[in-house]
Amino acid sequence: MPGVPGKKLGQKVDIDFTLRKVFQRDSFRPVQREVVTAALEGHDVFLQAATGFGKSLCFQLPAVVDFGITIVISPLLALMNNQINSLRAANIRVETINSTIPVSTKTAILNDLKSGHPLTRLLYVTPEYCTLDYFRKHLRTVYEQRELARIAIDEAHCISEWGHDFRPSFKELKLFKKEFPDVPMICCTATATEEVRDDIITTLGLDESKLKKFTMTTSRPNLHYEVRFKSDEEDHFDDFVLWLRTVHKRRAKSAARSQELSQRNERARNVPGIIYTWYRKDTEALAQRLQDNGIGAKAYHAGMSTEAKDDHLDGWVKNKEGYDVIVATTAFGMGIDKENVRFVVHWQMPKSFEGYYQEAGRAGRDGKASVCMLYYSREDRDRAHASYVRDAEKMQNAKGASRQACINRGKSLQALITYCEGVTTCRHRSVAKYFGEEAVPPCEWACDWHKDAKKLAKRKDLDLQSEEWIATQRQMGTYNQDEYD
Ligand SMILES: Nc1ncnc2c1ncn2[C@@H]1O[C@H](COP(=O)(O)OP(=O)(O)OP(=O)(O)O)[C@@H](O)[C@H]1O
Repeated sequence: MPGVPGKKLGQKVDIDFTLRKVFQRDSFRPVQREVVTAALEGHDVFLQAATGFGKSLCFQLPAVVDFGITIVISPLLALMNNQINSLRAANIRVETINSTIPVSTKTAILNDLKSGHPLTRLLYVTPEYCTLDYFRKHLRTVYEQRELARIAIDEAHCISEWGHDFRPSFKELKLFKKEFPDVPMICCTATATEEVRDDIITTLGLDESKLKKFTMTTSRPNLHYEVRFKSDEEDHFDDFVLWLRTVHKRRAKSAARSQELSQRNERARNVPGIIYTWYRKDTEALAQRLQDNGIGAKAYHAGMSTEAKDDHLDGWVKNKEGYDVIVATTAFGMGIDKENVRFVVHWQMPKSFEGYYQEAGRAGRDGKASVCMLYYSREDRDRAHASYVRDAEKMQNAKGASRQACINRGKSLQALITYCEGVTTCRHRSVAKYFGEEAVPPCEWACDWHKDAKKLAKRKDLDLQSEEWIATQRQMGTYNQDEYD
């Protein structure tokens, strides 16, 4: 009978040994062990956990200790490449087939796949590739040879039109349970509301009664959330530089701290961070302006040459002098796993609540205190809304799911506006509430509201343009409503 690799159930594998020896980690983070065990026992698994939780390990480790091959489906080459590089550094046999792979390499990988004893432990592919007839034929062969160990879906929220990053091709992944019903699946995401979770499970055809569901808090207590109010009439550059200089001084004041930083190849007077802007041109102008003010900053956007992008990314990852702050469009960050990012600043508000959570979540992956600062103005709010309306108009004739995805993006943007305008509750609580969590997450002065609620309300009154002023300017067409980059 075809099916999943024969051993597994009942066979003892030392996952702690593999964690230490292959993945070079001392211990599992809370719940990782349970997820890995459930996967190894052959269950379908749904894992929702905060950004930086370590979700990839939950399918990578089983892939290493188990027989057979794990197919990993990921939406972006950047995401795949980052995981592939770290797996290869750990001497794990991992491959990818995508548009950048030469035909000869592709053939070699496919030959290995159907060899009866594939050496490849994990194969990374896009959802689009999974739908190709010839790849499915290869998968059937692997399955019939009982070498198809499991299917892992990274960024599983892309399956749902209720999510913020819907990709129609992800819906096609329902083919796996239809064609290979006994091959276990593991789905991972950081951002799913209850609607999204249900939709993923139904679309993939997972059996709820047998599914092991791990829905962890989205809370990241080490992140300090803060909204700073601004208006078109005031340049917030000085506000940011003043903040950064204060952090530099604080770090430099303590000799012990300076020594600790230098041991980690960091410098007290520099703080690694990311600034997100809407426009490509702004990334370069802002990076230059920061440099002119003595702050090591580099731009990063999709229109730059590969050499410049590689140089800026490499310098930043290695904490090189002059490369402390990356000023980027949202294209930057997917798949980048730098542990010591001490701040993420949104120069303008992001496009969606989930986008904000994911981008802010690139800070503090080492668990240390980090700042997530969002500059919000009502003019930007109107621009973001106008951009959404333009998109919605384009989608008017689109089919069901894509249209629904667009409507949901509008809701998500509205939720983010409410978050930014909100001055009466904890930011961590607002984030948790958005993702449908009932428990109140911990926040020990890790948000602007907890730090000083009165001051926050006052800043809002002082620094935001009034709705009356905004309405008048909008009618007069005073401020432009450019598109996003
Ligand atoms: N048990 C562990 N001990 C120490 N570090 C770990 C452990 N598990 C994972 N990590 C590290 O945590 C970091 C984040 O892991 P990973 O990229 O899988 O996060 P994620 O949950 O997918 O987050 P995101 O949704 O933001 O992409 C990586 O550097 C990974 O090596």
